[in-house]
Amino acid sequence: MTNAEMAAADGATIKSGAFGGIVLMERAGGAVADAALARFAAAARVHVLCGPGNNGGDGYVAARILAGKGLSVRLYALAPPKPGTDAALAAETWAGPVGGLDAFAPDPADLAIDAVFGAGFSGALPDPVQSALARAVDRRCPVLAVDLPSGVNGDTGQGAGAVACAATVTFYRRKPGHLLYPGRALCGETIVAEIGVRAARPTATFENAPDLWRGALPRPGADTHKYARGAVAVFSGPRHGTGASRLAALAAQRAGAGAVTILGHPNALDIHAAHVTSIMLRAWGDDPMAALGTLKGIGAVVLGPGFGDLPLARSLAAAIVDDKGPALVLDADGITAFADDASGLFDAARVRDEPALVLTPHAGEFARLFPDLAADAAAGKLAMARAAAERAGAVVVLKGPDTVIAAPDGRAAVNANATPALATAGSGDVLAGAVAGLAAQGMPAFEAACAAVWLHGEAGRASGPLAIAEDLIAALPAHLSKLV
Ligand SMILES: NC(=O)C1=CN([C@@H]2O[C@H](COP(=O)(O)OP(=O)(O)OC[C@H]3O[C@@H](n4cnc5c(N)ncnc54)[C@H](OP(=O)(O)O)[C@@H]3O)[C@@H](O)[C@H]2O)[C@@H](O)CC1
Ligand SMILES: Nc1ncnc2c1ncn2[C@@H]1O[C@H](COP(=O)(O)OP(=O)(O)O)[C@@H](O)[C@H]1O
Ligand SMILES: [K+]
Repeated sequence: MTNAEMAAADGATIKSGAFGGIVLMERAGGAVADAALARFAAAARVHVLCGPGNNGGDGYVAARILAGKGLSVRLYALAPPKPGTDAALAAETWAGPVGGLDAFAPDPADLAIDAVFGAGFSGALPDPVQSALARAVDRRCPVLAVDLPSGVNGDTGQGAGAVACAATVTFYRRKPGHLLYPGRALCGETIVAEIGVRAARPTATFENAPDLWRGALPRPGADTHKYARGAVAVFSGPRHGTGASRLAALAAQRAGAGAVTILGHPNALDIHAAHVTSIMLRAWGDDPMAALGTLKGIGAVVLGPGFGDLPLARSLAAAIVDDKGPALVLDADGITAFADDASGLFDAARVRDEPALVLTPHAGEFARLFPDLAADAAAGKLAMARAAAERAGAVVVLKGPDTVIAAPDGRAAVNANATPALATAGSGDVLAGAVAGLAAQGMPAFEAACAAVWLHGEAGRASGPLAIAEDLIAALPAHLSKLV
């Protein structure tokens, strides 16, 4: 849930009359105390750092509970809570002394509970907070964060001055900032505490996991045939640039597509012919688009991996994207081809009710296609991908260690299972092929993209830290077949 979605859920829960905000705060502080006792019961002292808002309120509650359990608790406040707030009520229940943050002097055997800022924080961490957190790091004192490490923005994961915590206790649902970097790396172990919040309405933000798309996975009927199981066309690069398209074609097959064809110049097909067996090859002469037209029942096309010829990529993509044609996965050179002007492509893509264009940029390609969105880095990766998807009428897969998949209707998922093993040449080509393989089998573009990104991540994990792109392809089916 984004901060706004969480605030709405919080407000709806309180408005429903089941219990007031102070009850939620008691439960939240209780969950923090539980986490501290479960993981740091042997701490010599517990230092609780409290901010002026509700995050601080949770800190006062946790401090009171931990002191009641016999721990040695000290509490420091950046500023007192505003009168009349739940946090002020919580602070009244803390009977011990309240020091300033400058009095915080941790030891390695202690625990620090960071309840300075949570969901309500924006901007730059005030100096006294930065220096207190830095002291915890310098003195090797583990930090348990309440909701978020202070300074991390819950919507973007950005957080200048925030420090790495041993663990973070958040409430009801994880926020994008727990999954997007650098926030993800700063949270440590993330514990989600159910505190009785009930969402009023469905939300549009997800962690990418099978629950989100499992129901849309292709399950071929007994009467299927190879074309009904999904036909994919992949445009090849030139003679000395065929590998990327071959990786995409193989990945499309391993994602279950029944018939995969590589389209290319005859020179390039000679090279492919020496490598592939069950993949079909179709030569283009002067007119690659006409060659595509001769293929039967194509459900998805991959254009861009290793393609090389930017003007040709541009004209092919423009010809493929229309009101009824196959899905198009546009990657690599296919994206770069539209760096100067993508408005015509986007206008054509937006005609479809269900998106049929999937863009799979890494950060550099994204900046070429959406320079204005990329320039506003403070908006964060989630907002950037959402805005791009809406503008393009396309599913946007903004790749990286925390890949975001966004649909034009506002849905967006943050992926969390990727490992650095995926940072290997050709890995993106495999992903593009897997998206096309699933889309050709009739999976809607957003679900197909989410599923492919997740399967790609699992394939990376299963293939170990030294995986190469070929290994990822081989590892795809095991994870897919477990889900269907
Ligand atoms: N949602 C839930 O279900 C539940 C939520 N709960 C808890 O509530 C937390 C959210 O509380 P919150 O909204 O009061 O925000 P919080 O993070 O305490 O910060 C706000 C304070 O910080 C200040 N401030 C902000 N930026 C600043 C800056 N740059 N520099 C300096 N000051 C700055 C800001 O000042 P202001 O902007 O108002 O002047 C205000 O005083 C959430 O993380 C969770 O822990 C649980 O109790 C129960 C269930
Ligand atoms: N550090 C990382 N951790 C996890 N996944 C990564 C990391 N770096 C890259 N990836 C993933 O690896 C793939 C690389 O794609 P791309 O940059 O297009 O590479 P290529 O063009 O060589 O195929 C993407 O799916 C991306 O999300
Ligand atoms: K915090």
